[in-house]
Amino acid sequence: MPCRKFTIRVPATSANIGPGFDVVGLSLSLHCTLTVSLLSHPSESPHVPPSITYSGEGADEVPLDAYKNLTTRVALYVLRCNNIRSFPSHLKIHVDNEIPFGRGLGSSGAAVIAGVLLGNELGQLSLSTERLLDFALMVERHPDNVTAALVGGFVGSYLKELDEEASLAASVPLSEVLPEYPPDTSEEWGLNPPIPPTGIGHYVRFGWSASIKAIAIIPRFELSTAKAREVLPTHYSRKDLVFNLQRLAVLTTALGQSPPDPELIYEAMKDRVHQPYRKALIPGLPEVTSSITPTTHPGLLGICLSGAGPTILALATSGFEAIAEDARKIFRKTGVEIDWKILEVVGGSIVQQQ
Ligand SMILES: Nc1ncnc2c1ncn2[C@@H]1O[C@H](COP(=O)(O)OP(=O)(O)OP(=O)(O)O)[C@@H](O)[C@H]1O
Ligand SMILES: N[C@@H](CCO)C(=O)O
Repeated sequence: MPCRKFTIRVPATSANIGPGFDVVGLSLSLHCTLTVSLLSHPSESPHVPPSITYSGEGADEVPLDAYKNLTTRVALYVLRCNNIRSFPSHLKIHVDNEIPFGRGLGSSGAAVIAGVLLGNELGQLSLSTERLLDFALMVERHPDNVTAALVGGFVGSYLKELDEEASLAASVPLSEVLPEYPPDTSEEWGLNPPIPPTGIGHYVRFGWSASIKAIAIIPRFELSTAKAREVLPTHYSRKDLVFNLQRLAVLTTALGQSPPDPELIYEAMKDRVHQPYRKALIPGLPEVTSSITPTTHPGLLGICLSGAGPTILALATSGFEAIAEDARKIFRKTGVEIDWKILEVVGGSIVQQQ
């Protein structure tokens, strides 16, 4: 049977990099890869619902029902916003995922970007990068992970101030963007999904020194982003905001310089907006970030919480194993076991026809 086949490959991301809370993201060399096939079939044949298979990280917990799975729900949202009411018949998707769930490595951002790209391909919509980002931002409301996952590299982004009508459209509850669809997939659902306003997210890619690698120190427990955001205050002192702004301004250029300056970067990766509040959820966090320094560990540039945690991200040019193994010892004292990986900064998402 003739068949259209394509793959979608989306990288992991680390958000914040210390002071850039909800602002900066870095794409890393772990991927979520979708292999999609669409069998041709006679138009009069009955609708065959999508089938999903899954391997790798999260395989034992991810829903395989296309109306419950985050990636396919996002794809359906994109399709429905473009007047395509349901998945095509005879759709098969295999997901192979290297990005651990709920660890601060952007698994949900990658799943959302994969969904947006899947919807774009299935509907042959040819959406621009900016429009793809609009759809992603209707689901994941902070731009750091999704922007870096889509465009790749070390990226800074902001959400545009929208006019009143567009702000309302962009702030509809997630339950309306990704409603729980009825199990009967043949049904024509009445409600139209909220269409994203145009130009919600804007970004710029910073330089990145090729000598810098990222060590992901990954505790063996999950922490949902939602839970790690609940502990954050709604107001900050001017002192703490200025502390972060000063460091972020320096960091975005310092990580692109060759050779990178450890003294400058170590201080520039400190944060007072999210990490201090998250330490109660991540035993060992303050000890790891304060006792592993460029003086104690030559090659280290800086160390921070990756995204909402619990992963710790160390940026370094050498001495990777000593950094990771010493972090392991500190975590072990708190009863937490870790795994670690040396990751490269990679390009963004790729869709390839086969
Ligand atoms: N490949 C995937 N397919 C379907 N759902 C996924 C996939 N990856 C992640 N998810 C969903 O996203 C949840 C994790 O999202 P969460 O935002 O809590 O953490 P994270 O994205 O890994 O971390 P962070 O946002 O801090 O980088 C998972 O529990 C799962 O429900
Ligand atoms: N900026 C986000 C990243 C997690 O997705 C946070 O720290 O909550």
